[in-house]
Amino acid sequence: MDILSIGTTIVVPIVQPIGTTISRPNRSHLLGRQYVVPIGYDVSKGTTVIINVWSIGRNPKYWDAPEQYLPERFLDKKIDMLGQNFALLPFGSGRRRCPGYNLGLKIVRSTLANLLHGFNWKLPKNMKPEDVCVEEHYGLTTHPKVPLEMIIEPRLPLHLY
Ligand code: HEM
Repeated sequence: MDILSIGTTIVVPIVQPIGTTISRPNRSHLLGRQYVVPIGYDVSKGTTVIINVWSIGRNPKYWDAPEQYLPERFLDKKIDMLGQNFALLPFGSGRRRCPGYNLGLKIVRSTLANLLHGFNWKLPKNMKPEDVCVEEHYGLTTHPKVPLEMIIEPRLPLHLY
């Protein structure tokens, strides 16, 4: 069974459709209560199940060298990011999937393109890319443990900014 349980939060790396309510006559402590069963795990009806997308993204079962920052891994990969491939769920899946995904993708792409087009980017103090700390601060959303410092220089004629 491909399921982790952390404290009282049920974390399901890959989930199948939830909805089957079953009775479990062989388990007396469950009698009289209703349970739904994602991949065989008993969950009391009404419980909020949090899908641990962070853990899915770092699972070597689904990703080669998951701890490495390799954006080029997506170049030859036919993977849907809108909820059909559960290994990659940046916008969630199903009826409550992010309705702003199209705008989100456009904002991220145009912001990144403008920053790269408009500026030269350097690391300070002869730092090398491998010296950059990529540790994370755990939370509801993930932040870098150490702020990234960069030296940026305009690379376009000033009237274009
Ligand atoms: C790259 C940018 C974005 C990312 C990564 C993102 C990601 C997400 C995720 C993971 C969810 C939860 C989906 C689920 O529960 O299955 C969500 C929900 C939502 N997002 Fe986004 N989002 C982005 C941009 C936006 C934008 C630009 C808007 C609006 C203009 C937006 C509006 C919403 C709303 C309203 C929900 C709640 C949907 C619901 O609960 O029915 N998002 N988003």
